[in-house]
Amino acid sequence: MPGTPRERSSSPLVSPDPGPPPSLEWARTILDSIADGVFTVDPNFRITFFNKAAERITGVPAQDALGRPCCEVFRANICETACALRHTMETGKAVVEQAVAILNAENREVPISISTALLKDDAGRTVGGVETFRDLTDVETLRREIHKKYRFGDILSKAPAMQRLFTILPQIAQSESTVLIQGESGTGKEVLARTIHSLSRRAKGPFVAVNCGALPDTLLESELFGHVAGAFTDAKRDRSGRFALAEGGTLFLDEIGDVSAALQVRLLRVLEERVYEPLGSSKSCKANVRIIAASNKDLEQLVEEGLFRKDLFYRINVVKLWLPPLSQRREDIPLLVNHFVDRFNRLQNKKIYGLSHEALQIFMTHDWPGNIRELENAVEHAFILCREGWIRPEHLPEHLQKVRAGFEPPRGWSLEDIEKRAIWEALERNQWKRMATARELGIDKNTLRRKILRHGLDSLIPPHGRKSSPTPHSPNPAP
Ligand SMILES: Nc1ncnc2c1ncn2[C@@H]1O[C@H](COP(=O)(O)OP(=O)(O)OP(=O)(O)O)[C@@H](O)[C@H]1O
Repeated sequence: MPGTPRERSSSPLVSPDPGPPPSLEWARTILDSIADGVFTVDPNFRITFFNKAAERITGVPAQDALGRPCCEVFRANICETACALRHTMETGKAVVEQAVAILNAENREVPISISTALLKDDAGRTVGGVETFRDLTDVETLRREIHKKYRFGDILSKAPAMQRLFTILPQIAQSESTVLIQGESGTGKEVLARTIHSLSRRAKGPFVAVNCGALPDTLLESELFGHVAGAFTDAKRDRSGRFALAEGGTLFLDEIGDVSAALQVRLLRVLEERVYEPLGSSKSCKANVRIIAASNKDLEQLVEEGLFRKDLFYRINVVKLWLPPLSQRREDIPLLVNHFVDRFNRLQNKKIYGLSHEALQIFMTHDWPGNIRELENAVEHAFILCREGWIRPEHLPEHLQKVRAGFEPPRGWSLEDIEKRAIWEALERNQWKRMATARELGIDKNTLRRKILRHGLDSLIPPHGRKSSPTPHSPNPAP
């Protein structure tokens, strides 16, 4: 209970003289002392107040900002199309911590997070709006630093298996050894091959890729080794093959498991003797190329089944690298999504913020049989349907929208994992209100509290409601 003025004045912490009642000047001093930018607008969006932090973040002095339309001062990516203050003034709904970018006085882009509210007079009439904004430059710089740690050339990953790969890649690249990359389709075998080439002593030479699975045998042979005029009916003139085009560089033989038995013999000879003959020619050509082969099939298995030559397998299996499927490195999903969102924003001159909470949940749940290529395509698809703001489930390809219908725990999840996931989802649905969540789950509040602690979900409680809640990609990273 607040004390009477007399009682209060006896406290050593409170001035005996409470002074004049709070005035506009007080409010101004308080607002100028905080680190977040604050400004207010009248109903015509003209700035009526601009605190010191707003001056610092925008680089615009208050005297220049006052009286001007806020869009002129901030030049944010959302000003024209999705003004948050306009949304608040029209709907009465506050916007909380929305990430946007503004241009400061030096025309440099500054990432900020904004929150808005209505301003009303004593009679309850709307007289304008207030926006607070936080400079995210340091947060962004940090985010980039972290990203750098998780990037190797064009390969992004924070998965431990990939991080280990990053540490040995420079040595592998520097050696001249033949490399075999195994991994499901779309896991990044070609990106990895390109990265090895760009780190190698052959980096200035060409990188030539051939998809051995895409061509019939005879065509592939001529594609690889070239031909001389008259070698076959359509061979009107001499034509160089990919081995010749890759001279001094790297030849990437994708889907090598699909090569016919006859061609396997020819490849073995090039690998052993470093010479080959173009089709129809008896003249040998030297092959100064480094071979990187890749396969989404298990070559060892093919050898066992007699479908792939053992001697060729040993020739190409000097250094074997394996790329795990995306379903085994789910921690990479948000990283890859951000990467592709940034890329498509740049390419298409858009300002999509990223995946909404619900869309990210779908991404974290889906099994991604097409791996990173499928994920990239899903983001590209969303860019067609999403004009601005956040990518929502309805912007995703149809097969992903169905993921929403029900959560199927990935293989290998324990009952504990599933319970953690179920509790987290219920908390999300109920905006982290424990009473409502406990009711939905049919358990009492104390049981819920204990389970939250046991599963470590307390560390995910968002500071200001559900908006900023981090999404655990799986309550327990997928085994
Ligand atoms: N770790 C990664 N970081 C960023 N982008 C990646 C990564 N891995 C793959 N990609 C992207 O995913 C797409 C597919 O990669 P890539 O073609 O290298 O896969 P692949 O395993 O060679 O596929 P396939 O077996 O079907 O030939 C490419 O656009 C590539 O840029």
